[in-house]
Amino acid sequence: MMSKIIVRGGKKLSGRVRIHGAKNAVLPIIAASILGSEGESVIHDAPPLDDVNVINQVLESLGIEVEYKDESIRVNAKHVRTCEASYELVRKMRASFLVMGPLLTRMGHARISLPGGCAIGTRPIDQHLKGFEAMGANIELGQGYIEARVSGKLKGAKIYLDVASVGATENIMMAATLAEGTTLIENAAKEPEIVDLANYLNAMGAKIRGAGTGLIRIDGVEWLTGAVHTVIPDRIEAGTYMIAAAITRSDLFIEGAIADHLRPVISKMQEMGVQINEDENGLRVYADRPLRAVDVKTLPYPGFPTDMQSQMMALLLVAEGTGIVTETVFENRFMHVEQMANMNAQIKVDGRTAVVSGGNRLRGAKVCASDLRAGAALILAALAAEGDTEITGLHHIDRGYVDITEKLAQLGADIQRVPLEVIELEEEETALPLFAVQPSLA
Ligand SMILES: CC(=O)N[C@H]1[C@@H](OP(=O)(O)OP(=O)(O)OC[C@H]2O[C@@H](n3ccc(=O)[nH]c3=O)[C@H](O)[C@@H]2O)O[C@H](CO)[C@@H](O)[C@@H]1O
Ligand SMILES: C=C(OP(=O)(O)O)C(=O)O
Repeated sequence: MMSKIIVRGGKKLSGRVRIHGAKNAVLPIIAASILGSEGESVIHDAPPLDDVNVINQVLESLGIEVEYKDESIRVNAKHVRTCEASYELVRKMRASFLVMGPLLTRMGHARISLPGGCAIGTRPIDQHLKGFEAMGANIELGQGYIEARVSGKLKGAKIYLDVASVGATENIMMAATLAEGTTLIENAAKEPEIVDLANYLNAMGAKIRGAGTGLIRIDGVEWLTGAVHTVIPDRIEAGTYMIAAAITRSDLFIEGAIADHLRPVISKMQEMGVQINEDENGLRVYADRPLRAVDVKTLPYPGFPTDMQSQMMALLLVAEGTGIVTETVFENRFMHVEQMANMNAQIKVDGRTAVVSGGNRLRGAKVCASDLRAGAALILAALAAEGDTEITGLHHIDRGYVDITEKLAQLGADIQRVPLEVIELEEEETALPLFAVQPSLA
């Protein structure tokens, strides 16, 4: 049912919040489970999110058995019935494209709907395709689908990525596991989710070294089997709750957060005056003094994550002074700015840079989430605002946050989720762009 979140700002939070498994790790891991032609995979700590349901449906549409219960997914990929992922499913989530590498290398063929761009940018897939081609695949484009074929096996190759793309690194790494010979990925992305995927693939029998560095080496093997794996905690969910603590001047324990995955977020928040204690079970985050503005530039890992940019901007709104936020990863990831302005925020955007003036009293307003992290940032701003904020566009937030309303309410926030009224339903339908605007290759 379509609904909205209502937040009455100004409440202090306290207590512990449990961080779920990482969305951006579990999605490629589920795609990789296609590679297990013998035995079953069991993937633990799979967060109950809309995106996880979508990728599970993609696997089921390929004829693979998937059972999802109590945050564990059991996959039996012995039989693959078809190598085609439909527009209906890929349209719902770009990450569905990650099934291309596994299908191509195991079955020699994959036909996947072109993933569109989305609100945050055009998001081409040229680097994925460049990798498959270098391994000997023939790629054809037609009727909104990308079809890749190889006669015999893929061949190991040296692939230099023009941009350190997370998705391209994952897709190529998966394809290379069953290729003949050795693949080297140069300028590979180094995100923790890539290391998690490599650990799972190695547990399946793959031979991958160097994941987490800019040079990944994959020695192809004959076949892979299912494996048991536990997904890493979600560093972006953790970072979002860290900001919830700071923005409300509260004291929270973020259970399960891995400090090493959050270095840039921890450093920037400390620079602002937020206190952070590292513990082996998580992070204690508290803010007991005025916060200072800082400048933030998003970069591939280990730089500051683009997926935390909008939440950090929310925090800058309550700091003293002016902070400059530069978004270098996606070309259009400032959609939250206009919505924040409705809440009395002062932000000026010029291209990839936003100048954020802190110290203005935030006021509750009706706002709409344009994408996942924009939605999270609006909830955070609402926690610190005077009066009521109503947030719509919740399907974006549901892609990536498990029970965010319940978790925040349990920490003491005045927040609830209620059904949309008829008139609001009509407004929501004509509001902001949803997804899959323009398919693009380059
Ligand atoms: C499911 C998942 O894990 N999503 C994450 C993943 O997305 P995703 O894997 O899509 O992001 P990429 O790292 O591929 O994209 C980074 C940049 O590279 C560009 N690019 C990418 C591929 C390509 O073939 N050509 C190209 O030019 C993109 O347009 C973008 O500007 O990493 C992003 C960057 O950390 C995160 O924001 C997303 O949350
Ligand atoms: C942009 C994100 O996800 P996706 O790549 O799935 O759109 C995100 O997790 O913030």
